[in-house]
Amino acid sequence: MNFWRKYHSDIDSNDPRYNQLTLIYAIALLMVLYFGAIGLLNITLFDAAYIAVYDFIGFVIATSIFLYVYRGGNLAVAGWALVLTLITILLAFIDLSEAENYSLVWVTILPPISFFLLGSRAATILTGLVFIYCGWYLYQLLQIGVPGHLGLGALFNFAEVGLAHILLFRFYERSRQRAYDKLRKLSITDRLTGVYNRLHLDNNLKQMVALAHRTQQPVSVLLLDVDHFKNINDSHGHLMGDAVLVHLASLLKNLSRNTDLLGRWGGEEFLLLCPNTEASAALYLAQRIIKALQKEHTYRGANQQQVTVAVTASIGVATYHPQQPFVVPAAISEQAATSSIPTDNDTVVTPEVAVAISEKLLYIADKHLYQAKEAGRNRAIG
Ligand SMILES: Nc1nc2c(ncn2[C@@H]2O[C@H](COP(=O)(O)OP(=O)(O)OP(=O)(O)O)[C@@H](O)[C@H]2O)c(=O)[nH]1
Repeated sequence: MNFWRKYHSDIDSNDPRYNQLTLIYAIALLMVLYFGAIGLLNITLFDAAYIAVYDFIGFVIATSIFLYVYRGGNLAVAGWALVLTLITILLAFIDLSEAENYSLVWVTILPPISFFLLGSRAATILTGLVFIYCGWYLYQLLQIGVPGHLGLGALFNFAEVGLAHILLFRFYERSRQRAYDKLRKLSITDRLTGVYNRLHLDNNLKQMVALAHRTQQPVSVLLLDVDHFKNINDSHGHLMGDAVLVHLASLLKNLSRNTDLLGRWGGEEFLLLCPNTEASAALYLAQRIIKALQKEHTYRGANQQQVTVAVTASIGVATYHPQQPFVVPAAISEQAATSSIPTDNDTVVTPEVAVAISEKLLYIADKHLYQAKEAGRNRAIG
């Protein structure tokens, strides 16, 4: 594992926060080195201890931000701390130099950093305020006679460059965010039914298990498989089969809670993840689904023909309760004696244990589903 992300193992390179994390580290590290070096020079070579005090403050703040992020701190908090520190330093620098040598141009580095770390809205407001302040500052200098050959034209140029920067970076950030949202939605959605896909369910089940462990609440999974789906396809065509799956997805969505996570697990299989749900409640939900499905429904197949079909399904249910030892029942596992998951009373569950518990939950649900099929289908077993 990359040492930068030791305490941020949930952020992989596909996550937009990955680049934010890298930028925070880079800027904080640059600031640490810059203030450290300049501070030392100010004390030793330039005999300017009073300026070194500012360097020391900058050094301490940058080091704190660096360590805060390194120890797994909240990225949004670190981003704000970094941008506000930068603004303070830039304004102090401009003020100390009285905008000589075009030091004002340094504020143009703010938009790219702010938009990237704080998002479009906050960055627009914050950088807008800074640019307005700098414009006003420049105007004040013009009133008293400006050093460094700045004229009224410079004020206009500065205002225009500032506005262009804000608008361009806002446009860039918003289109980047929209493209990311669209791609992410596509990558976690099942195209036919519009519910989540297997990848998303897989990732979320692990997180749900870890959360269940922390909050000491049970988590249940329902694995549903349409009965004799092949017959529906064969008798009424593939399009009708698709329509059945779409209807089933919306029925499951309506019957489940907002906090449950529904997805398509495979061809005619759906998985429902139910946090904070006891085994008895999960089985009750499964039975409600079976009952709701038994009602006949009219589907539209090839050539727009309408056919009324009664679809049934079988459901396997499994529950993980953090306060109880998690053992696969002997009836469904030949390795039952070795399949107890070592979870102690600690409220933190390691990623490896979360994966093991998730796999075992799915294994049990799958076995229960198999038993429901064997017992004649159209039923739930938990
Ligand atoms: N229409 C349609 N059919 C699909 C889709 N994905 C998988 N299938 C079909 O689902 C059928 C699954 O058949 P089986 O695995 O034999 O299961 P079954 O007929 O439901 O029988 P049991 O599960 O034992 O009750 C296959 O015919 C697949 O072609 C899909 O997206 N759309």
